[in-house]
Amino acid sequence: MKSYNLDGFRGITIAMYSCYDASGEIDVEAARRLARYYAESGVKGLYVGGSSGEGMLQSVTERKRMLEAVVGEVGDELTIIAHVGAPATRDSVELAIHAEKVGAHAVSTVPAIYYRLPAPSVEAHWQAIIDSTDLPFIIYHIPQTTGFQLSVSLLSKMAAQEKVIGVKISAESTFELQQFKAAGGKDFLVLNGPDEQYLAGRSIGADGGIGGTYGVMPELFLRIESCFEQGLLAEAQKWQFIVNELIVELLSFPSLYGACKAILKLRGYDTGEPRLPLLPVAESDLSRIHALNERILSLAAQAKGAGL
Ligand SMILES: CC(=O)N[C@H](C=O)[C@@H](O)[C@H](O)[C@H](O)CO
Ligand SMILES: CC(=O)C(=O)O
Repeated sequence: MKSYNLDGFRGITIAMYSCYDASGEIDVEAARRLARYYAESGVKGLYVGGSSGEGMLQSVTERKRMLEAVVGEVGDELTIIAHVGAPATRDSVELAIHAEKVGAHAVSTVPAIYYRLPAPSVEAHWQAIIDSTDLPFIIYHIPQTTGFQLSVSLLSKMAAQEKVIGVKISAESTFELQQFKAAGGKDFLVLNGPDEQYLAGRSIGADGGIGGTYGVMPELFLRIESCFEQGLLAEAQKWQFIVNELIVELLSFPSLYGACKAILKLRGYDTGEPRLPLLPVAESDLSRIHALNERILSLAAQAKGAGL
């Protein structure tokens, strides 16, 4: 039984994008404005510095600045999860200690990356981070980018610790998600990664999700979640299918985050371009972004009208 209150981690958590100014530096004001926009959308929380947040492309100092901006703006209203994953355990520990100091509600991390590491290395990496703070810890399982296959036995070992409250699963197997839930037990959170499968994940045991496309269409994911909660499965499926058409379109641009950032810019939230090697939207694609944004806005109004 975990002693932490887990309610703030259930439901919809946006994997937040990073905010840069015109010269590519962290833009604190833009980060605050974006966090405020999300707080007003009705979601539960923000995941800062993860894949969508480009944490891996930033220095430790920049990551701290981004987190401070978000916690400073909405830390009293939303659950803030700081992603502290880095190739070097030392950097992750430094980021975790900082996250606790500034008031984040949890830390989360991928396995150590770059080297192909055996499970004992990953375990030692995670343990050092867990031991460095009193914050709850959420494992980030994303084997398609890290190359690390988290076994049920390591997951069970980690989940037995009081501070390890959950796992975010970006692997596409919903069977694996169910197995992790079974291994972690009732009080262990399993958070859906693939946005295209939010409803499938929830149906097979996920407690909520953290997603990289929620940030351009939180209303649509809130609608799926609320239909699911009410047992309106056909309606939930209808919205998941709508969302999936939008995701296919978002993924047709040179980078997902470039497309999301271009959409937010049209809404008055200029978060700059993604950092290289992530590509921005090309000038010639801007009309397609414009049309996609209009489509999302009209669906979001519909979803809201139907009651989030
Ligand atoms: C592989 C990856 O980055 N997955 C993200 C997080 O789990 C998702 O949120 C995707 O960005 C999203 O499902 C679009 O494919
Ligand atoms: C999707 C997610 O959790 C991330 O972008 O880190």
